[in-house]
Amino acid sequence: MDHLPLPAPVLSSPSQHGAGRALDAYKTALATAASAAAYAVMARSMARELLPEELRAAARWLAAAASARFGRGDRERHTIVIRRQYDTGYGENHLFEAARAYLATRIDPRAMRRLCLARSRAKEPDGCGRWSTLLCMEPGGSTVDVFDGVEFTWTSVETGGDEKKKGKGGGGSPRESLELSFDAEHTDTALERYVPFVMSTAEELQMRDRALRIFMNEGRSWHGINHQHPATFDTLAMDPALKDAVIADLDRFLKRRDYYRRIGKAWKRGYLLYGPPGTGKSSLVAAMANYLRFNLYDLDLSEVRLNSALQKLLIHMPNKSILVIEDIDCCFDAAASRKDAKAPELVDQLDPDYTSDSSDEGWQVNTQQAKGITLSGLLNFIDGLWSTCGEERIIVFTTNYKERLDPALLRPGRMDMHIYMGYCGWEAFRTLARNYFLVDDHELFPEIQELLSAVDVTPAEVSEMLLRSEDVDVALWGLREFLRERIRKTRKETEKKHGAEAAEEVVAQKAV
Ligand SMILES: Nc1ncnc2c1ncn2[C@@H]1O[C@H](COP(=O)(O)OP(=O)(O)OP(=O)(O)O)[C@@H](O)[C@H]1O
Repeated sequence: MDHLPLPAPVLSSPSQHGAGRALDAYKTALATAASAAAYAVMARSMARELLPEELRAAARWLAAAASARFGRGDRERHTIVIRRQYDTGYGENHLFEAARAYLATRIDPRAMRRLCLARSRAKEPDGCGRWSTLLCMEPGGSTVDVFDGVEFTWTSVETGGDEKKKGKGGGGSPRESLELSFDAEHTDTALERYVPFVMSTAEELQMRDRALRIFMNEGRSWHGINHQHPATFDTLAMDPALKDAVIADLDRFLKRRDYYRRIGKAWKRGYLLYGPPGTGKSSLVAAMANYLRFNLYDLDLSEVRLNSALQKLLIHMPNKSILVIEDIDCCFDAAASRKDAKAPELVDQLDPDYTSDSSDEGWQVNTQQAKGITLSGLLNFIDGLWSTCGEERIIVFTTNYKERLDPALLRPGRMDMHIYMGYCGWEAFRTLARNYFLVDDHELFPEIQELLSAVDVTPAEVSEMLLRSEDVDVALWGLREFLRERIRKTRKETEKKHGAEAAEEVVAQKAV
């Protein structure tokens, strides 16, 4: 250990004596301070080697707590403790998991020398489990989060724990908790705004990370499988303005919980997607599910025999989900013909409480006769009963023939947004070219743009042509030939049709 050299004794006058004494005292103090610093360095390195990490963590936590308590002058501090397990020791406290998930987004790994990586299994609303990895604070670690200008200090704490009792049912494991402390004057902000904010952020994170599932109806229950449809709004080829409008509509819907409550309407939104086959209606539904992180419930009405079964299926759909009924124009024709055949058996299984809505009489099939599934029954559930037992749900109907739909479905207020998925235009083609070849320009683009404006081809057809080769030149050349051929064919058919009409006209005139 180095010491400062001690001053050599000197002879001096009385006045010099005073100044000399002061100088001596200064040098002694300097030497003492230097020794103390050196001892501290030595003590720290000895502690690092001799003390177990747990003790050092506890010391760090005490230091953090002391600085939080005393470093703020006289301001009173309040603390909320969120234990990992309830006092009974049974069952996890979900608040702890939520707070930990939230803090994982707030921790700055560069600012913390020790962090721990935890793997947790979260149970999803549909009962499935999912593993996820989280960055967490070590016991003793602490971080500050600022919300609306107020500082909230989170500290990770571990107490108790007895090695001897571990694994013997004696509660030998240490107890983990998170402590949230703040100035007493901000207690209302903490309880009424900050804690709910933490919880809703954690819920959003869980929604974002969860594996999506698609459920199909079998009898009166839903059966789900993982939904890994790659369609997103980025990959979807459609008119850019319409795409932006759909995204904006979904965003607005998500933010409007309070608004829906205030106006007394159920928090749900209906979309009717219509257009020729292969224009991306199913892809849009998948993109919506991926965007919202909502599970899909694909309802096959031909599998549902009674309104009571439909009711049960709809009631068992959780919040934050999308109900899809494809080809809605065909559903009720099929149901009607099936009901006609099955009417005698069905009468015995009727739901005595169900009464159908007579307002949609013109279109609905004869429910008194068969009492199977009806459009009005479906709309009744969706608008009435279903709305009251859940929220934040999306309903999507798709059809290739909007003109065949019952007016009850098209009535204002029923489906909030009607979205036309049309033939492949220039902007939609550019999206596909970007998806498939990562190109924004090509020498064939001007010609393809011209050809696309002269013919109706679906995005599915264009996708199919682009998939044929991994070489962009070959694929675009093939698409150009395909479009030219389609134009030739269309012209021929038109000429043939005009020729036939002209011939009919000549025959008609002759007859006159
Ligand atoms: N607008 C689009 N954007 C991107 N890909 C599309 C689009 N439309 C169709 N496709 C491609 O064509 C395939 C079939 O499209 P999709 O099933 O979404 O069409 P659809 O309109 O739902 O057809 P249908 O009415 O027959 O159910 C998709 O898997 C996708 O590869």
